[in-house]
Amino acid sequence: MALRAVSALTWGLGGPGVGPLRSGTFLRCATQHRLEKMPSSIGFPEASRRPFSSHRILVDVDQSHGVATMKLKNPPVNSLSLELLTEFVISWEKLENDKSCRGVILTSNSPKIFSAGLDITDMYGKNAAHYAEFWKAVQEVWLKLYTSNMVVIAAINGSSPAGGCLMSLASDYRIMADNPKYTIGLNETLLGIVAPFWFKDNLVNTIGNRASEHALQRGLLFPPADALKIGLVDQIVPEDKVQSTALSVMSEWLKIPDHARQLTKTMMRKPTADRLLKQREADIQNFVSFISKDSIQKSLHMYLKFLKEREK
Ligand SMILES: CCCC/C=C\CC(=O)SCCNC(=O)CCNC(=O)[C@H](O)C(C)(C)COP(=O)(O)OP(=O)(O)OC[C@H]1O[C@@H](n2cnc3c(N)ncnc32)[C@H](O)[C@@H]1OP(=O)(O)O
Repeated sequence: MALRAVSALTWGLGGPGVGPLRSGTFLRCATQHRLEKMPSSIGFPEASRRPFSSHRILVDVDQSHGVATMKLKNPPVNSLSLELLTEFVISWEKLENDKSCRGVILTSNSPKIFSAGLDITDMYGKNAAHYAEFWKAVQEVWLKLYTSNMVVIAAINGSSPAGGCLMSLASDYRIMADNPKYTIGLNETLLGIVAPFWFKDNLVNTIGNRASEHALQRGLLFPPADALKIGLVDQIVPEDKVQSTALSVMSEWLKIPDHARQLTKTMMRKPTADRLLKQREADIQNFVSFISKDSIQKSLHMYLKFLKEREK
């Protein structure tokens, strides 16, 4: 059944086309300055930069404005591999621990692909222990992003299917490059797999129940203009304006007193995050048993083959 559902005809891909919210909020925000002026380009003045990087995550921190830019760098397509996810969590915790950092712009080092989603090779042909470790890392990244006290803005500078879309959804605001070759969406069903309940919850919270029902069942990947129409992204801008727009949007968000914004974010998001936290282990076991099924492994094998053989 699953295998039939994933014929090359149905794939229809476009081209490249936490923990709980941090405590101590009041103490911190009371002394925090407001951001009045942001640099207009992504290049921060040398003196205020404090970059740190790992193999797959590049982080540039503009200390004077309290804003970090985190770039995913996992060529060729920025797939979310176990290594990338692990490095992401380490970098994220560094930023969370940096009291001066109030906002993060999440983007890609690659010009055409924000992220190709979860690395399919981490879900194919491995053992149960690997699948469990991988899924725990996926959960962790989502929890960190979704419940962060920092303002998180996704600067989506390329295609963003499945797991890539999820990272964007977990952000507070999404800006996408207005290039019709790029698409964004939760296309899991096209691979013969099913987005878990917390992907669904995050989508429903963003675009509503009916639009989610439609998008999820059909595995729709939306070009930027359509994504904007349904509220999957908040803004579309010319490709060369994505970073500068992210910085100016960030400056607006950082004008809001942190404690008020953070408590509001908690009020809006905690029930959704708690739903996963309460059944985290069961969700891992569910993933492991689902992904280990022969029929699902065959679907993923065919999808990888399709990706390799499709005409570009
Ligand atoms: C219960 C389970 C729940 C799971 C929840 C989430 C699931 C996911 O996130 S699954 C991942 C879904 N992702 C996709 O469907 C995207 C697939 N990729 C693409 O559509 C295109 O690659 C993309 C538009 C991103 C880029 O296109 P191109 O620039 O034309 O690159 P190529 O297609 O030639 O790809 C280059 C190379 O990368 C391999 N690839 C692509 N995506 C992935 C991936 N997600 N994981 C692993 N590998 C991937 C692709 O096969 C090519 O490999 P080679 O042919 O060996 O070079």
